[in-house]
Amino acid sequence: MFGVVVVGIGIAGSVRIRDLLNPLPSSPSESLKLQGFVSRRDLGECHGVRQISLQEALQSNEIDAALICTDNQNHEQSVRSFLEAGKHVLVEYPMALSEQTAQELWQLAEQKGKVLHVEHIELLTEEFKQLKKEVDGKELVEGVLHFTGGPVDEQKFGFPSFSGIARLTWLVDLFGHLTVTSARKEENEKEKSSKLTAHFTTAENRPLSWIEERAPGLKREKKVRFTFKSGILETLPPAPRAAVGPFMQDQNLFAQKLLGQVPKEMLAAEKRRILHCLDLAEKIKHYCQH
Ligand SMILES: NC(=O)C1=CN([C@@H]2O[C@H](COP(=O)(O)OP(=O)(O)OC[C@H]3O[C@@H](n4cnc5c(N)ncnc54)[C@H](OP(=O)(O)O)[C@@H]3O)[C@@H](O)[C@H]2O)C=CC1
Ligand SMILES: C=CC1=C(C)/C(=C/c2[nH]c(/C=C3N=C(/C=C4\NC(=O)C(C)=C4C=C)C(C)=C\3CCC(=O)O)c(CCC(=O)O)c2C)NC1=O
Repeated sequence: MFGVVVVGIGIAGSVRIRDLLNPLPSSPSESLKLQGFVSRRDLGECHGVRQISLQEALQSNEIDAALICTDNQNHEQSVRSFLEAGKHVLVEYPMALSEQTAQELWQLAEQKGKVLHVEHIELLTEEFKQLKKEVDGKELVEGVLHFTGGPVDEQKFGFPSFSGIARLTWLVDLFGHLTVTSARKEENEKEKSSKLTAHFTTAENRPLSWIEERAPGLKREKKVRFTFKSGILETLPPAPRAAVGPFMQDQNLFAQKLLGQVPKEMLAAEKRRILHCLDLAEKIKHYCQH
């Protein structure tokens, strides 16, 4: 059994508590035992689970792992504190707001001999699994991924190439190693709207673009237009309802890592992908600022 604590009770943190209280029978998650949660606010309890102080969470012998569900700006500090205290860590994406920090955190985890797992539920949805099947084996000519959504606070969630890392991760998982060729960000502070446009080339030198557009009232949505040698894909393929939600799938994967059931090669491939995406996010930010 691994005692766990949830840190940060927003949308993600609440879902984590719900899922930890309801593990699927005979799934790896059954080896996780929720011992409490930490919040910077005074919440008392949540779903019947008690709030504990950060100090107690770091020091308790009953807590083996922390699930960091705070705003992105806070990830580095929280991940560092729990690793230093000798706890395993699950952190919601993006793991950090710079590639350098991510490297340091991984080094720390290795030094401490602890699992550092980064949630990437965007790869676990039925929507993505169908898209991946559709793209598999096709030769790309050019492509665009266009995301829209409501405004996010950049102070708390970081530059849009980091808060939108899920879109980068889609492109990298579908098309492999990318190179940023240019990027720009348009912004209207008064209207709380922003639009990031980034251009890439694939290893085969094919052009790809990513647009991350946010404004009040914009629906959370992803649109694709991928041109392949064999034809054009203009809509996301229909996806069946998932039997198990993406956060629960991710929780099972974390538990499998704690149990030592995930092959080294898979861990190394994940780490390479995560660092490559953060490196791209950093380069995009640099292009936009210079
Ligand atoms: N929502 C989702 O579907 C997904 C989220 N993520 C990631 O999870 C992390 C958290 O995102 P999400 O939960 O959506 O963000 P929220 O804005 O809902 O919560 C972020 C943090 O803000 C604090 N907070 C929450 N509600 C309030 C409030 N009413 N007043 C003041 N503070 C509040 C909480 O910290 P505290 O309890 O310490 O006050 C919470 O951890 C991010 O890294 C995000 O990228 C990743 C995949 C999916
Ligand atoms: C309803 C309001 C709603 C909010 C405020 C919301 C926030 C939200 N959803 C996210 C991703 C995500 N959110 C979900 C799924 C959900 N997340 C949920 O809160 C719910 C109810 C689902 C439904 C199953 C998924 C699968 C991702 C991964 C990225 C993606 O595929 O879009 C993220 C991480 C950053 C990002 O990738 O943009 C945030 C902050 N999602 C929402 O749906």
